Amino acid sequence: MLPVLQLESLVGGYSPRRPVLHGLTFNVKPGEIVGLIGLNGAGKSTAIKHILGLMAPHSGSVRVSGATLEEQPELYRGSVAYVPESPVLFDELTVDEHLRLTGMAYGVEGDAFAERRERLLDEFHMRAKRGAFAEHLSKGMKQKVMIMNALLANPPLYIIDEPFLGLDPLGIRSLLDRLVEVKKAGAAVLMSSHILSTVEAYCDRYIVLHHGRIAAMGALDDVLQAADMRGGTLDDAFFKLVSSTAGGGGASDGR
Ligand SMILES: Nc1ncnc2c1ncn2[C@@H]1O[C@H](COP(=O)(O)OP(=O)(O)OP(=O)(O)O)[C@@H](O)[C@H]1O
Repeated sequence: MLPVLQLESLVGGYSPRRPVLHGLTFNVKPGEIVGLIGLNGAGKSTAIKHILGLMAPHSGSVRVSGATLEEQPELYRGSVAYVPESPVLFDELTVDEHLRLTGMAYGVEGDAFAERRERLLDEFHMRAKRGAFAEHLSKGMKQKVMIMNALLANPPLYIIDEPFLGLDPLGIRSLLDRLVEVKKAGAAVLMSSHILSTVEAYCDRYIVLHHGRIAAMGALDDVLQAADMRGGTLDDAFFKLVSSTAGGGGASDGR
C-alpha cells in the first residue's frame, strides 16, 4: 500500500548553515499510527513543520498522498489535518463556528457535516459549549476544539503534536478511541508525544528521533534491537537509545 506520508532524506531547519534535521527517511501508511518520540529539542516539531509545508526542505523531500507541496498544493493541504501542541483558535468565533469553518475548508457539508459535528460534540462533552467563544473556553476545551476540527475534516493523514497536554482523562480516552477508529478506516496518523506508555499502547510503529537523526525505527522489537535489548518496554529502549551514543543514540538515517 502506498504511504500517505513519505519523507526522503529530508535535511531541514531554521538556517541552511545549521540544519536541525539530518536526512530523515520514513513513511506512514494508511491504517497505521506511528509514534514520533524524542527528547526536548530532538527535532520533532521541526519535522512536523516541514511536513505541514511551513518550512521548506534544504534538501530531500516530503510527499503527502504521493505529491510534494509544490507539485500539488491543494491535494497536499487537503490531505492533512494538524493538531498542534498549543491550540490556535479565533477568539471571537464560537465552537460551532470553528467546526463550520473547518467543514468549509475541507469540503464537508450538508448531512455529513451535521452528523460529524453532533457526534463530536457528544464524544468530547462539548455540547454545552457549542455557542461559547473560543476565548471563553478552558485550555483543555480549546485543545478539544482543535481535535474536533481535525476529526471533522476526516483527512487521509493526521499530524498530532503532543495531543494529551491539558486534556482531562475523558478527553484523552475519546481522542484515543477515535484515533483507533480512523486508523481502522484507513487513515494514517503521525503522533508525537512524551507519554511513552500511551505511545507504546496505541502506535503500530515508532520513530526515535535523537539530535535530528533517526536512532531507531519500527515495531517495539526493532526499537529494542536497536537499543541492544532482548526485552523491555518502549520506555526502557528509548532511555537506552538517547542516553548512550554507543547504543545508537546518534545513529544514521533509518528506513
Ligand atoms: N524558531 C526556531 N528558530 C531557531 N531554532 C529553533 C527554532 N525552533 C526550534 N529550534 C531548534 O531546533 C531544534 C529542534 O527543536 P524542536 O522544536 O524541533 O524540538 P522538539 O523535538 O519538538 O522538542 P520538544 O519536545 O521540546 O517540543 C532545537 O535545537 C531548537 O533549539
